Amino acid sequence: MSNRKKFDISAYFVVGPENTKGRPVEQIIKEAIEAGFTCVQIRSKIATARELIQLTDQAAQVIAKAGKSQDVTLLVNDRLDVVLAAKSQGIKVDGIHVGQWDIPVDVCRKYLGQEAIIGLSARTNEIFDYIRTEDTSQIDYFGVGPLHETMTKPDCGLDRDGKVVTRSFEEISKLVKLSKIPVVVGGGVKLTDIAPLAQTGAAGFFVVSAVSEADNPKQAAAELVKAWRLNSVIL
Ligand SMILES: Cc1ncc(COP(=O)(O)OP(=O)(O)O)c(N)n1
Ligand SMILES: Cc1ncsc1CCOP(=O)(O)O
Ligand SMILES: [Mg+2]
Repeated sequence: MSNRKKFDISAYFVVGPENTKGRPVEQIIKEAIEAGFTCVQIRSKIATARELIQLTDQAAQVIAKAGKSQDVTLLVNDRLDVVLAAKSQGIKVDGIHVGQWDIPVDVCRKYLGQEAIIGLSARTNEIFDYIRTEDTSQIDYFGVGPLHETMTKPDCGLDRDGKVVTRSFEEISKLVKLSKIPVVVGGGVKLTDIAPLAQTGAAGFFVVSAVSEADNPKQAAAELVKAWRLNSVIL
């Protein structure tokens, strides 16, 4: 969904070729969206620009074939160049997810336009200051974590001493209350985390390995979606 006022990050799948145990990325994306995932982010630290464009194209086609182009948001991690190239090829990609050390949000907004969805990740402790001091009007959601240490992104939550700082459900609840924009939470999220996470009022959860490394990705995805729907609170 490319409408900034109406997009769904409740069940958010982040994936690249390094996460799928050798299985085709598009197949796993297909299974995740068939199971009810509402947002897909193409994220790879090893793929070339051409490979990322191709993966984005495959994801857009899988979403279209499932009849979900208006319901499932497709984003690319980090790479504004890839999003622009994909769009110039007519691929339906809805926006980008960036971290605070990546291409600045205002530059993404300038090149992608007012309709694009732009997510920003930040460390939870810094985000409290960020919310108080910065203009968040150009950002569509915050990506926050990790909930647990994760092999998928070992640098996630690293503090100055090299220790991984994880986030509590209490901190997330506080952040959700203070934030003017939706908050999606990831990093080590597993099925047992979904109920307490949903109770924080977060807009959604994001996962890589809980789906991409599962023996049965579709079943794992369906269980996560079901748990979220059962437990999420409408604020
Ligand atoms: C939804 C979501 N939240 C956070 C991140 C992490 O982004 P970043 O800190 O830029 O790290 P990399 O993913 O680029 O390694 C994310 N990708 N998605
Ligand atoms: C925290 C984080 N940010 C982007 S990817 C990622 C790791 C999530 O991976 P997993 O769901 O496999 O723990
Ligand atoms: Mg990044």
